[in-house]
Amino acid sequence: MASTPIKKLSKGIQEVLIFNNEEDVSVSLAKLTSELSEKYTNDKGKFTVVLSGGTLIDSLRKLLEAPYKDSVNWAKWHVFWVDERVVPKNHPDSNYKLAYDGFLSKVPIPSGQVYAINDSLSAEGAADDYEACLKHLVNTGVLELSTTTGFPIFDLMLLGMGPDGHMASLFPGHPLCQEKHRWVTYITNSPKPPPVRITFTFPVINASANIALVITGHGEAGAVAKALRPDLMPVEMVSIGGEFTWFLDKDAASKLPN
Ligand SMILES: O=C1O[C@H](COP(=O)(O)O)[C@@H](O)[C@H](O)[C@H]1O
Repeated sequence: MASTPIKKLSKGIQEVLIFNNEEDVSVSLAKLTSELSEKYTNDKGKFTVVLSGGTLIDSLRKLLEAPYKDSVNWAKWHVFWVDERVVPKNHPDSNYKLAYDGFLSKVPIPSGQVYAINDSLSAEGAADDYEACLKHLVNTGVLELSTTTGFPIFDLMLLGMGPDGHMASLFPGHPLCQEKHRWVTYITNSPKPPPVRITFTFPVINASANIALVITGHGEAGAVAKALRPDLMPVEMVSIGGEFTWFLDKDAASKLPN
């Protein structure tokens, strides 16, 4: 049974659907995912899906129930991770383990179409290896490149957001948020444990054909309000060709993050 949002907002080209509870989010997410699966499978013979870790995996549970469990063409799915902790695949912190235990082990996606990181490598090595894997999949026709940006296009990214506003392993204010060239990069000082991770970069996230950002619970409410605040303050609307410099004293700057 489909669930109806209690409210719809828009922020630029983004649509924001607000549901009564997490159960309704999960129902609606399953419907959207199965519809996109059918569309891409019919159009292109495959469906490339990117998972995150965290609470997202539990929110996918309705896909494991009727009618989706038997109607989705799981054999056409190719599964990737937007970020991964550089730990063994059987470690409790592994995003692969989370997804395998909670979702992937319960649906018949061919194991050769589930692209986990090489957990025997360093963070840098695992990021290089995962990027090479994606480039190989471009060569074999599983992934396509954007003709405008040259980055790979995934059909659907299923993403979450942490209470601090991080998505994938891209943390607010971290230099990795500015990466413009790499497809996959790594972090060894993640503010959220575990510290060593790999992550897709923003150009790859931005090249995605569809993104479902799934956020549930009170913990993320502050970050959601900040991300979706309706109006820019006038000072944020200034856009000049030359330099625009803010002069603040320490008191005025006291609520900025370090
Ligand atoms: O560390 C991570 O956190 C984010 C958010 O997780 P959530 O439990 O607050 O939903 C997750 O999207 C990311 O994949 C993961 O590595």
